Amino acid sequence: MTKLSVNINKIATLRNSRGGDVPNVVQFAKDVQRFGAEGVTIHPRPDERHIRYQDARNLKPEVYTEYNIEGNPIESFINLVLNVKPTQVTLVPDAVDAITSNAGWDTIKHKDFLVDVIKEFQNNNIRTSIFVDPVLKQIEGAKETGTDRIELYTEAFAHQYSKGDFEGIKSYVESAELANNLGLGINAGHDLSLDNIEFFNENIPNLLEVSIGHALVAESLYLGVENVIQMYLNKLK
Ligand SMILES: CC(=O)[C@@H](O)[C@H](O)COP(=O)(O)O
Ligand SMILES: NCC(=O)COP(=O)(O)O
Repeated sequence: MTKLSVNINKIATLRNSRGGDVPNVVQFAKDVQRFGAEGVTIHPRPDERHIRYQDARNLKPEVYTEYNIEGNPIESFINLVLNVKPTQVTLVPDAVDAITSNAGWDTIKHKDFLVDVIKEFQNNNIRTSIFVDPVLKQIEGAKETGTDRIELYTEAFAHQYSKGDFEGIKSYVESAELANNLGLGINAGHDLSLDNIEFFNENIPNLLEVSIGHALVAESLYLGVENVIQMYLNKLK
């Protein structure tokens, strides 16, 4: 079964819109785990516009499932992750001014940098994953970095699927098959939703984990958080 990690960035966005502490992100993380989520994901950005570095520290004692911290490995992020020691760090090459993540790593161009930073996390017993587009040479490059896993960047799939084009899955299937052959674990995320998750999960061999935030929170407005988490878990069986 593929694990569901709930990305709680959007809860912090809502909190920050008013200042104060409503909704409380730690309480939300506790609740999603109680409702069945198998992991909690956060993606602190350098401007701390949603999840703050202090949230990452506050969450540590309360996340008893998989704790996944995503972000661009700038110095402050590396120090934060080494200090918090989550289960997994997912490295994402996002620009400071990007509204959201919008590209995977060029694993060939940034190989030396990735090798060094991945080694440092692994030496501290933190599993590593790197965000990649479904491009075979980037998957081969990912293997060369020494990472434990890749996270397939699923925006393109989700966009095509929403238009009724199911062919968009092809590059993901080929990338997953290659990753499996190379011994890389496979995660996936970005714009996954109740609409597309079952199709994606059924088609990707050995999909270990998905991290979902934006759609899950939006769906929860209508259907309720506990119900939505159960609906995802059913589709990920
Ligand atoms: C890495 C990734 O796929 C992103 O979806 C990210 O984790 C979400 O970040 P934002 O909440 O800032 O859009
Ligand atoms: N790694 C992807 C993630 O954590 C959530 O992405 P999204 O569901 O908010 O698009």
